[in-house]
Amino acid sequence: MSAIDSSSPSVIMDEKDPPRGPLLERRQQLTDALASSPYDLILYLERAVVYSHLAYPDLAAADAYRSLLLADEVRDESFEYHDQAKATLQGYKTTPCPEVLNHGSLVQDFDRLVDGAGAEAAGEYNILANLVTVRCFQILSLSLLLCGCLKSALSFCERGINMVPHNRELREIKGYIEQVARRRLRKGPDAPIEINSLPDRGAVRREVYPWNTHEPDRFSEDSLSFLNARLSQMAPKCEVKVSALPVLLDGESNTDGYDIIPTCNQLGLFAKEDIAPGETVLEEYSLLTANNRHKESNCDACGTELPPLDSNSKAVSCPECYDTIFCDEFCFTKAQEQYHPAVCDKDVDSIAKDPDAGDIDQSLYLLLLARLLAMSTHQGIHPLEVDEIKYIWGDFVDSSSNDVDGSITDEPPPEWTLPFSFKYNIEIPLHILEKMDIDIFATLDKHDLWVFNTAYAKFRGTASARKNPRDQRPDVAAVHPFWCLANHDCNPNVTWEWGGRMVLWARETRVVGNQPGGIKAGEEVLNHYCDVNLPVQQRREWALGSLGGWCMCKRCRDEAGRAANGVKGDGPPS
Ligand SMILES: C[S@@+](CC[C@H](N)C(=O)[O-])C[C@H]1O[C@@H](n2cnc3c(N)ncnc32)[C@H](O)[C@@H]1O
Repeated sequence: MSAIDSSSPSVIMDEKDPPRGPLLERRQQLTDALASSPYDLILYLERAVVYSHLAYPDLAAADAYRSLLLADEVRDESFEYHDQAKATLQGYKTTPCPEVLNHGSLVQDFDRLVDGAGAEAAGEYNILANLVTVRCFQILSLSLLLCGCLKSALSFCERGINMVPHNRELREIKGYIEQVARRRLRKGPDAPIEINSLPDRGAVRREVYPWNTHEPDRFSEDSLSFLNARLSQMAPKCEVKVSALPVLLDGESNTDGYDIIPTCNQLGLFAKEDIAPGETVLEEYSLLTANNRHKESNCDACGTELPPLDSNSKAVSCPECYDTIFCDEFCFTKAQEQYHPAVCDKDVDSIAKDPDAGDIDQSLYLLLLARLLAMSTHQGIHPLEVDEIKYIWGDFVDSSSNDVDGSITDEPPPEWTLPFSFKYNIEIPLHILEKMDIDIFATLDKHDLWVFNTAYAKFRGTASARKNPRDQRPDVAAVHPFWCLANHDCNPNVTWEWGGRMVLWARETRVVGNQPGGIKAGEEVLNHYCDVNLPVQQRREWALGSLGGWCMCKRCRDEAGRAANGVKGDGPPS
C-alpha cells in the first residue's frame, strides 16, 4: 500500500490530526440538532465533515448521501419531503453562504454558473440545493475513495463535474481516484480507466463506536443471567460462562510449541451436567434468516425448504400478501409476532434477490439486515436492542487502533476489517426502509449507517449459510445467537445440522485419536465452524478469514508443530 504523493491535498482535511474529543462533542451536537430538525441538509453536510475529520469516511459518505437526497427534495415539489426540506433552508442564505459550502472554489464556480440565469430566476433555495449537491458529490467521491469503493467514488465525482466542470476540488479527487485505480489495476500512467472495471468493495472500521450506548457489558451478572434464562429453554444441560480463548494471530508464528500462549476472555458454552455421546446439546429456532432467491420455495420465517404444496401441506400463506409462505402455523405465528407486519405487502421481497455470483455474500448479509430492521420496526425497539443480536460480539477492534490519518492510499488501512460498499451498506438499506414506509430522516437514531455497520459486524462473525443442492450457491443464511456462543475447536466435541432448527449434538467419537465422545459437566462445548477433516494449513487459512486469525487450538498447534519438526502427515494422530 502506498500513500498518494501530494504536497497540497486541498480536498483532504484542512487540519492535520485535529483533536478527537471536541470533534466527538461536535458530532453529538449535530446529531442532537438533526433529531429536532431531521430534514436539514446543511446539518447533514456539517456532520459529514466532522466524520471526515474523525476518520470515518463511510459515515461521512452516508451523511452526504442523505443531504444529496434532501437537496433533490428541495428542488422537486412533487417529492414527499419537499416542504420539510425547503422549510429548513429558511434559516440559511446564499450570501454569506453556510460555512460548510464555502469550500475551495465552489462558491465562485457556482456564481459563474448562475450569472447567466440570474440568482433570482434560479431561486435562492434552488441555488443552495445545487451548492449542497456539489458539496455532497465532493464528500461522497473522496470518502468512498478512502474506503476503497472506486467505482462509486468515480461515479459521484463525474456527476459533480457534470454540474461544475471547472471545480478544482472535484478534478483533484478524480485525479486521485484514477491514480489509485491505475495502481490497483496495474495499468500504465496514461491507460484509460473504464468505470465498470473498477473495484467497488472496500473496508471500514469495525468497532464499538464511541457513541454506541447499546452494547451491553456481556460479562455482567445481568447479561449472563438473561442469556442463561433464554438458553435453558433450548439447551437445558448448558450454561453461558466466560471462557479464556487463545488470542488469534495474524499468521504463522513460532509459538506452536509453547506450553502457555496468550489468551483473552470471551463468552462460551459449557456443560452443567454430563452429556452422553449422541445426545442433543442444543436446539435453537431463529427468525433472523435470509433467502436471496426470488422464486425459491423456502419458509419466509425459518428458511427451510417448503414441502410440496399439495392438499396435505401444512404450509400457510399470509392472508394479506399471498406470496409470503410459511412452513406451518408455528412459523406464521412467530413471524406475525416478531416481524412480518412491518414488511407485509410492502414490495420488499424482490430487493437483492438472485444476485450476481460475486455479490452472493453481500446480498445474504443485506437480507439479514433487512430482517433485523423489520424485527426492530415491528417490535418498536432500536435495531441494536433486538435480542437476537444484542449480545453478539462483532469481533470489534479498539477505536484507537482503528484511528488512522485521512491520507489517500491504494487500499483502506489493514486495521479496517469490516467489508463495505456504497450499495450494500448505504443505498439499499435506505431503499428497503423507504419501501417499508419508514421516514429515513426522522428515524436517524435507529437507521444511521453506524447502526447498520454494527449489525453487519455481528452478522459477519456468526451467520451460517446453506448452499442450494441444485447449483451449490449459498442462498439461505441465519444467525443463531446461542449456537454461535459455542467456540470453535478443530477437535470438536459436538457436531451440528441446520434445518428448520439449528441442532447441536455430542459426537460419538472425537476427531483426534478416535477418543470416545460425550461432554462432562464443567467442560466447554467445542463447536466447529469449518470442515475439521482438512489438513492444518488449510484449516488455519480458513480461520484467518472467518475466525479472524490463525487458529491456535491444541490440535492445530500439535499438528503444525509436528509438521515443522519434519514429521510426515498433519492429520489427527490415530
Ligand atoms: C461465533 S463467536 C463465538 C462466541 C464468542 N466467543 C463470544 O464471546 O461471543 C466467534 C468468535 O469467537 C472467537 N473464537 C471462537 N473460537 C475461537 C478459538 N478457537 N480461538 C480463538 N477465538 C475463538 C473469535 O473471536 C470468533 O470470531
